[in-house]
Amino acid sequence: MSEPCRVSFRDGRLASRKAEEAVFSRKQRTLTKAALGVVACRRFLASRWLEDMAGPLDLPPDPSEQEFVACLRSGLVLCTVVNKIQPGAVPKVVTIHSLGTSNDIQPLPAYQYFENVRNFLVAVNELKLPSFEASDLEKDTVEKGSATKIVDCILGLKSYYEWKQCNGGSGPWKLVKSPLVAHSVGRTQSNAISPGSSISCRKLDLSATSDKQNVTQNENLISKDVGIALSKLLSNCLLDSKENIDHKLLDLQNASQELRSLLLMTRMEFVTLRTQLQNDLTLLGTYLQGISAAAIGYNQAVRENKHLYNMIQELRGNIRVFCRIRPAFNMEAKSSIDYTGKDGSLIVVDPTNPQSTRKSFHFNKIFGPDASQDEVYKDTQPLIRSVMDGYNVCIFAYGQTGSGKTHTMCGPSSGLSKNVGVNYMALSDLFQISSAREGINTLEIKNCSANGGLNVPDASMRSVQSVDDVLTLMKLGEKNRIFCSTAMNNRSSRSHSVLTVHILGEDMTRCKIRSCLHLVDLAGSERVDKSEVTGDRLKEAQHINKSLSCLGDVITALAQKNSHIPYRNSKLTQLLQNSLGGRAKVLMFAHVSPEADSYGETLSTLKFAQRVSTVELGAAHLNKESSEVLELKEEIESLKKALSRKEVEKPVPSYKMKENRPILEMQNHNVRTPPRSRRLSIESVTVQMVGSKKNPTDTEVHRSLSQIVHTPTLSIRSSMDGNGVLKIASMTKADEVFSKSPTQRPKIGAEHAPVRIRRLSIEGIKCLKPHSDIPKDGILSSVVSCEGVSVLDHLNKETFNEVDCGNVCDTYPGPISPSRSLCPRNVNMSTSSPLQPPKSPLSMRKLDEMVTPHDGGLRKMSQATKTSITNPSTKGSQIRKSLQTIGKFISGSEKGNSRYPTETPASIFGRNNRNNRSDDKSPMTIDARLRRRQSLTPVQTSVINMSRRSSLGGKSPELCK
Ligand SMILES: Nc1ncnc2c1ncn2[C@@H]1O[C@H](COP(=O)(O)OP(=O)(O)OP(=O)(O)O)[C@@H](O)[C@H]1O
Repeated sequence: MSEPCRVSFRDGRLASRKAEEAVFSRKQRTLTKAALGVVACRRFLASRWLEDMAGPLDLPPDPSEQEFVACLRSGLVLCTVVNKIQPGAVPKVVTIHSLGTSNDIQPLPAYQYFENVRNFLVAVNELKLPSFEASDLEKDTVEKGSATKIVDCILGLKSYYEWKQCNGGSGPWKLVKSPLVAHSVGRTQSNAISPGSSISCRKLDLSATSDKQNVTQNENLISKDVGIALSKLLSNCLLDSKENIDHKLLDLQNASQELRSLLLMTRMEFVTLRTQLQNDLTLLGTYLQGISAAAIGYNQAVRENKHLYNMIQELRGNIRVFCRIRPAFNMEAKSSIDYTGKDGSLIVVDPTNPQSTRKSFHFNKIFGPDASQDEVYKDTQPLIRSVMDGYNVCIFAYGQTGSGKTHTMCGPSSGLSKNVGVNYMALSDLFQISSAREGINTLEIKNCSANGGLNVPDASMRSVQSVDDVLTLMKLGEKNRIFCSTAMNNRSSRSHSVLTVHILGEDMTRCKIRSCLHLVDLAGSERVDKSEVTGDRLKEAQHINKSLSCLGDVITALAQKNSHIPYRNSKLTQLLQNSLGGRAKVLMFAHVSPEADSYGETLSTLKFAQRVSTVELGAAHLNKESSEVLELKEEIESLKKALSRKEVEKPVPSYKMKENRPILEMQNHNVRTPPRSRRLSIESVTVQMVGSKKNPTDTEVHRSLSQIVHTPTLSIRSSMDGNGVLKIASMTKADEVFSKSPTQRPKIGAEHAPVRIRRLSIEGIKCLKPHSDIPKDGILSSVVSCEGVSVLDHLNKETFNEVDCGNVCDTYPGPISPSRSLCPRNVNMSTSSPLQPPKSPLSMRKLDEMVTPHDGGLRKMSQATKTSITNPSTKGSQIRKSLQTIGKFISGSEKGNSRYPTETPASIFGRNNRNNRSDDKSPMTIDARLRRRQSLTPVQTSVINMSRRSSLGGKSPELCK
């Protein structure tokens, strides 16, 4: 049992011994590290001091032991230093120069060093300084710590030197060994001692005796010295680093300060910029709002402007003038076109005369020489489209010969291949629209040359289904057109070409659309001296120029708003009458040649075009009517013709021959002038009564009316304003009549009633019933129109409701009373008041008679339609009834004829008014009766005498008064 105890004790001792040894070795390692650090430090001190004493040694700042030893191997440095401290200590120092020639400097052999080193060691020993072995310097491979003795020796020498410096060499000197030396020594010794003897070594150290106190003192001094040096070094290093750090800190601080101030500035700038930006944004927002408001306003203004412009255009009559300049034949020749603006302005100058002034013109559009056919058509297209909406449109090309009219209208040399003209494009457009819109019937086309009368007898109407059909017809038309070569144009058209397209259609509301498009390529005006034509061509040129000159006259008359427009002076103007004088949309292409020698013609073309652009045609008329009205109108037309035939066939009693002379004259004239296909009638009637009497008597009214009703009429418009002015007028030009100022109005009294006749016609019956309220302007109107359509256009339009009524008497409203309705049934016809209007039955009868030509046929008609009809749906039936009456009248005219001589309107008039004394002075004369009869016939001649202005613009000076 004791054996295991013994083993464990032994093991414990072994373990503790191992632990001790581990601690020792650890300490030893620590010490070694520290000692090595101290040795390196001492070497550094030694080398620095040697350099101070002997000059530069070419040693690195932290020399290794080998470098240090190698530097001292020759003993020269050591001898030099010792001689400096103790002059003459080494009397003879072996140098390189002392051993060889200057030219043969070789490194010293090793034995030569020995003498220097030995002499140094002798000197050191004499000074009792720590020494070393000479062999320590000879070893090539220096072990770690082997240079320690050398370092100790040098530091001892340094200490001696410093002592000598301080004390001047007096007093005892004792070497103070640095503890680092002891450590290094101890370590050197300990290397020889085995690890197992460490405890004994420590015991030896600890058992150091007092006899070594002096040595300890010296060591303390050295260590103190080293400490001081080290601390100095460290403090220097620290100071340097501190300074560096301070500098850097300062720099950093400065930089950071700068950065901070920069940041501050940047921030401030940023804040300022942000504020500025916000302000700018707000301002911008305000500006934008302003701009958008302005833009909206501008757009609105532009829209309004456009609308107003269009309105003005519409009111002015939709006449537009485009000017097209042909490309010059000779591009290098001087052009008379100085400037063309996109706004339609054009400046021309005579290139042959530099002194001449520039002439400026303005049109709706200018097409320069480079303008393509498509561009030209693009601006024409809206007009073409409006044909499909029911407007009549006339497009005509005007200009000097060779200026490009045919090119614009038909295309180059009439070929319809590439640069097709307006005609082709317009027709293909019409067909396109036609196929896009359902319900539009086929187009009817008429291509004619203007060698016939107004109706162009040689022209034929053909129905076409496609553009190809049209092309075929156009080619046919072209065949009939004469072209020839003149000095001005190789292919000069010798006649006007008129291509008329009639469009019949029906819209969604089943209203009929009936419009036509005239595409006119006029023959060019030419100066025969220039065109050098002779014979037939000369005659053609004269005819062309004459008809163009007539066109100019018409345009001038229209521009000056003359009452007489000379349409009849040429066939061309007759042909264009409906377009120029009617309510069509008209476009004129004024063509000019840019050549200098055409300047005169260019100028006259432009002047003519300028004049055309000033023409006011009146608003374009939409040719849209309900199918019923159209049918009825056609029926009326045929009845009118039948009636006219009857009238013409009527035998005239011999005793009336003298009285009826004007009829004969008319008939004679009829032989010369064929009856016009248009309706014939007195154009309008206006009776105005002005005076103190606000309520005219029956007689006065009848007398006035009797003057105007010398022709059967169903178109009367009457009104009475607050001044007691009674106005009766047809709808045509009624606005003109009403717009005349009171001073301009012809005044009539009881005896004398001036009459203005404008236009009345028998085409249908329509009556507009006024509102029961009296309009604010005090003018009350009621209307009976014969046009078969609502003709109450803009005058007092809002004051009327549409009702059917064929009773003209209803048109007279009676005295003005705010509470009184103008409805005919309410008219008080009492004759008690001297100026009171006639009672309705009497007045109606009288008027029936007045409008009845001979036998009261129309009276019957009037009676048939007299029944008050307030339901608009019965309008058609009323018109039908009227027509039946007319029919009866026609069929019974023979009977009426027999009564004619005895029952003249005058007698009827007189009979109807025989209770009134003033009736004796009835102005209805035979002449008036004749005139009335004549007006029922389609013959125009005699009407000229009594109509102030024919429907074609004729004016009778007699009736103008
Ligand atoms: N815009 C144009 N571009 C190219 N060539 C053109 C243009 N206008 C006219 N021309 C050419 O000028 C010549 C004369 O043109 P066009 O026959 O159309 O004149 P016109 O006015 O109809 O003459 P006329 O009155 O004698 O018939 C033709 O050769 C035609 O091709």
